Amino acid sequence: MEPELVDLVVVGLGVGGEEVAGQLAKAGLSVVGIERDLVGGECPYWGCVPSKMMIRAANTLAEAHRVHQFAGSARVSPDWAPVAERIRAEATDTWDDQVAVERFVNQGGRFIRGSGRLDGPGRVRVNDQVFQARHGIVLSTGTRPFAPPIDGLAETPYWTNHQAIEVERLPESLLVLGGGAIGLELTQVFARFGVRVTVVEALDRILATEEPESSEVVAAALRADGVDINTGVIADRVDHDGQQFTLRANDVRYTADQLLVVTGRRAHLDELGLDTVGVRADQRFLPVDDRLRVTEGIWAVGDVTGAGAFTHVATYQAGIVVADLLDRVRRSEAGAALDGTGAALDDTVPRADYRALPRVTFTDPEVGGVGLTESQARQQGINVQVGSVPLGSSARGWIHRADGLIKLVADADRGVLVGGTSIGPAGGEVLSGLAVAVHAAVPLAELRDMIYAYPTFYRAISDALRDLG
Ligand SMILES: Cc1cc2nc3c(=O)[nH]c(=O)nc-3n(C[C@H](O)[C@H](O)[C@H](O)COP(=O)(O)OP(=O)(O)OC[C@H]3O[C@@H](n4cnc5c(N)ncnc54)[C@H](O)[C@@H]3O)c2cc1C
Ligand SMILES: NC(=O)c1ccc[n+]([C@@H]2O[C@H](COP(=O)([O-])OP(=O)(O)OC[C@H]3O[C@@H](n4cnc5c(N)ncnc54)[C@H](O)[C@@H]3O)[C@@H](O)[C@H]2O)c1
Repeated sequence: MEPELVDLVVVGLGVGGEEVAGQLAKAGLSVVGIERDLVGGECPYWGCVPSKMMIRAANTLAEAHRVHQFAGSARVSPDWAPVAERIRAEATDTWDDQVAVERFVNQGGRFIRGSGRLDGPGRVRVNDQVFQARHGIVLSTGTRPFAPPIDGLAETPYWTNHQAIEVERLPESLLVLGGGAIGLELTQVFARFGVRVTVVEALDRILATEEPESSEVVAAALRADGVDINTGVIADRVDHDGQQFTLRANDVRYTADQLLVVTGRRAHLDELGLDTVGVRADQRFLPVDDRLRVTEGIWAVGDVTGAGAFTHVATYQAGIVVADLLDRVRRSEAGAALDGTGAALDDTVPRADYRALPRVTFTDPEVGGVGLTESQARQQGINVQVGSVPLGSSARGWIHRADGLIKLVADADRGVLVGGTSIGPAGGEVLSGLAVAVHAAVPLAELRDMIYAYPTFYRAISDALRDLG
């Protein structure tokens, strides 16, 4: 079959792909966008948005329980029905992407439902069609949940994030395998709605990618919510007897009505036909350069690049790809000679820079992190200085009786922050100041000379700066 000539083909219309495809269609390119499931991807349907609606609901319950500490008494009767209903009505249209498809088509894009696959240089095959992309192909195929090879697990009806987000009736008890961001956010939600939750984590601490102090604060908060946290547990078998799950690790057994497996996610490169363009498919992620180029004529954005599985990484990368592709189109239209990669000609296009990558885990308290942790900085051979204060040492933290802390990681030789953590009721918002400081390499002397509003949570940063040493 003769391939149909178009300007651009985008495979996977999650957060990253939808942004690239929509922006470039709006700019006038002929863009084919291919999505096999729902346009918008994981974030709006089974990720960020519905999970944050669940968290918002769970946190109102927790706040109501705090009335006893400050303002008398309150009776709280949790009800999951409004949460499930809001997820259907406001977040996911009951997992229907018609609005998103129309948005893309109204931007000028051509939408195809199906699984896209590379079919040689510049070509993509989908269903029974083949497209030849004049300017490029963007792979934005995200990740899928990864289930560890534990005996028996695959034969059980365990949940991934999909079933956990779609749940209408909560189980009485829940085992959560994996103490990372997804596991911990959902653990707290379900615990606050009365589910007996047990977390089983293989490493010696939960939230292991963040500072050890973050793990401690979150573990204490979850225990206060009644969660049973077990770390350093290597599960060796899972069974389901039709009613209950049993997870075994050595001689210990954990049982619950439901099992949620949230042990990380994997890209699925083997399905993309990468061999037809000379790219290895047996890699964990698609390696890209700082303009998100995989190889000549192919770009990648989002989780599939392994640069950080966050929506803000996918949209940040999408912006660079859009700029790079538009630059390339302009040059080719102007007849400018491109070298093999186009690299020598495109100095105006921004380059991806993850030095100040922010992360927020939306537990209560929230855990914000930016840049390097203390141990990452030490591993890089930086002359590290650390400053740290509990949030309760600030007036606002004390007034709120808030758990949390500010931790700063500085490069003593350069006199700048290279990382920071802010944990507290608004830890993700307080993080913004630290993100600016790391991103712009604001000198420590400047940070010390600033005025910090009283009594804010973020004022604790000035105390942590005094603690640097
Ligand atoms: C429970 C949960 C909570 C999260 N919370 C947050 C949060 O609070 N903040 C945050 O920043 N991030 C959060 N994330 C992460 C965020 O959802 C991802 O980083 C983001 O969705 C990545 O976007 P993406 O476009 O790379 O991939 P995805 O959103 O995974 O989209 C990829 C799309 O490609 C499609 N696809 C795959 N292969 C093909 C193919 N061959 N052909 C056609 N289509 C294909 C898939 O169907 C999918 O729709 C959360 C994730 C989860 C699971
Ligand atoms: N607030 C946010 O921004 C947010 C929220 C949720 C998810 N996310 C993104 O989604 C990504 C995936 O989240 P995730 O929580 O699935 O992955 P993760 O990699 O963050 O955590 C997985 C956890 O499971 C543990 N684990 C792995 N195998 C295990 C086993 N056999 N037994 C017990 N524990 C095991 C790991 O040690 C790790 O602690 C995150 O990395 C994050 O980038 C972001």
